[in-house]
Amino acid sequence: MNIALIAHDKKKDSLVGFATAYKDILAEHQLFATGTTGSRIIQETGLSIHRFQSGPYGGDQEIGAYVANNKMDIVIFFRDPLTAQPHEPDVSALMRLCDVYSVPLATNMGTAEILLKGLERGDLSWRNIVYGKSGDQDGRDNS
Ligand SMILES: O=C(CO)COP(=O)(O)O
Repeated sequence: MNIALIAHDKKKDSLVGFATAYKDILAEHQLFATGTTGSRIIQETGLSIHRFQSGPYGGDQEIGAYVANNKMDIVIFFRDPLTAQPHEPDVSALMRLCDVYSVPLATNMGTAEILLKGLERGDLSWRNIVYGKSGDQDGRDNS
């Protein structure tokens, strides 16, 4: 599965903690992140992560493009609901696309834990059936 990890600045410590706690599960999948979030998680967990641009510089939109092409299976986005973001339209657009494409989106730790536990027990395998086994050559990993 392809998993995106994103956190606004005041939520980065939480996401690093989350990634540390669930490192064993995350390590079995292809991980993607916005720039600064990715750096923090790589630095503190050693996980291998493809980093996009930083969020305010287009990272949310890059992840949105993956969602729109059914190349992202889970989005874990610890948003900060108490701080205005200069790129709020990008944030909203990413969440909107998750709804358009029925991509599981966790915006806080509580939901993220449920998602990863579900992932571990195979609840999301349908995504491989629907999107991953068509034999297309887009580099998508089907694990
Ligand atoms: O702003 C973000 C998401 O909207 C996150 O971007 P960074 O991971 O680069 O801080």
